Amino acid sequence: MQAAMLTRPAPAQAQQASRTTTVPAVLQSRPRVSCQVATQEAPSQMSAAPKNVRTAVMGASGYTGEEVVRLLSLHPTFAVSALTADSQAGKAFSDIYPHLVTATQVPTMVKIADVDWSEIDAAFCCLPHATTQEVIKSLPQHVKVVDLSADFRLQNVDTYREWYGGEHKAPELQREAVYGLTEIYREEIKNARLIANPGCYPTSVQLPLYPLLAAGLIQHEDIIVDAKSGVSGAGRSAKVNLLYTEIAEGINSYGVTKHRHMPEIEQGLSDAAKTDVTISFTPHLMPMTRGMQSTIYVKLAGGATVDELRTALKTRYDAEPFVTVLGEGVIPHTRYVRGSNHVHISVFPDRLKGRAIVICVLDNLVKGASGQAIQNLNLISGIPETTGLLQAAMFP
Ligand SMILES: NC(=O)C1=CN([C@@H]2O[C@H](COP(=O)(O)OP(=O)(O)OC[C@H]3O[C@@H](n4cnc5c(N)ncnc54)[C@H](OP(=O)(O)O)[C@@H]3O)[C@@H](O)[C@H]2O)C=CC1
Ligand SMILES: CC(=O)N[C@@H](CCC(=O)OP(=O)(O)O)C(=O)O
Repeated sequence: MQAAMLTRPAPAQAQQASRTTTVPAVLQSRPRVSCQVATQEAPSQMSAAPKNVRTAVMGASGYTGEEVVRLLSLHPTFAVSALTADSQAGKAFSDIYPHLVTATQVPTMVKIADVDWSEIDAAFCCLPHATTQEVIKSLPQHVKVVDLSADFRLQNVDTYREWYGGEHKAPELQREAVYGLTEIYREEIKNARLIANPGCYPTSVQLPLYPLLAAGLIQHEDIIVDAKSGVSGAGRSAKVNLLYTEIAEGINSYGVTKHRHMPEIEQGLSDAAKTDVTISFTPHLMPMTRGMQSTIYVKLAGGATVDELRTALKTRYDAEPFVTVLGEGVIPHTRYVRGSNHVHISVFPDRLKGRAIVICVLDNLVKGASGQAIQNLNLISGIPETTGLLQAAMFP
């Protein structure tokens, strides 16, 4: 594996010009050629500084892997040092993702077994569900891991068996893993070695509901989630139901009453409410490439008003760079967060007395997957959480 680009010291002049910060935590345990990290505020100087956290992207030929590589092309600290693929191993990354042909420093995709892990500090694991347990178990301890699959998200092994249809193959790692919903579990994430990055639907439901349940402003019963996803949520592999002819000009629900994101969402909401929460959740496949909307119907608790819900969310997320609570009457739209790590939330009074409608939109590939994964690795690494992620949505 080619790692020379990562360990190459920055030209002396550039090192001098770069503003430096403390060494990221992920680097502290290992010897490094350079100890300087450029700050985000100095992009022109930054480009000459070394990217000195060496990352591997496992499953780089898939959509979330691609999105990690795309976002890291603007990241001042994280270098792409290894890319893995399965059926596409041996190919150049730009052969399958020509829009990233300018990312000239990324290595050729190899099989996971061919990665030299002594040259890697951190890994993004963008593999299908149920394939990551043994892979992550086999990695050396010094490698920090953000797993984008669902393999480590459920804390209870019985719940995992029930929803994913098999015994967990690394229960000790399941106990160690920290759930990576950054805005909610930030303190735990900071010290984690293994992050279970949340699912896209669970992110879009938990971010708006967690603070409301924790504050007792909504009832923990009768929560109904009507969720919609772009087709990239299903990954890049060829499937008949994902053909243009099957997707365009129509929508369909799927996983009705049995989608595997239900237990993940309920786990988080139960943590917020400090009691068991059960939801009704129906996802839909939409004829769009990216984007996700969850429209959530809730009952107000203890005489709370819709204005109080909005104020509570605004207060909770006021200092959060990636979560924006919109003003009264403002309708969120997936196109206003497209390609970005931003989440928009809005709260409306329902016509039915005592109820509210909460709408949350995000990009399933960014805050719903790869963006949040980078946000989490930023945190673990002790660099600003927003590093490499501040780009606005792509519009129109
Ligand atoms: N798409 C989304 O919006 C979201 C996805 N996720 C999760 O992220 C993970 C990746 O999703 P996504 O990128 O969409 O999936 P894709 O199907 O697009 O990509 C899967 C990747 O895994 C590789 N792969 C498949 N099987 C194996 C195997 N047995 N061993 C090693 N590598 C393998 C593929 O390689 P190759 O192509 O070479 O065969 C490909 O690189 C999944 O767990 C998914 O649930 C999470 C949140 C949102
Ligand atoms: C449109 C579509 O098929 N979406 C996927 C969810 C996205 C995903 O990959 O699941 P995780 O978030 O759990 O990783 C699904 O419903 O299974």
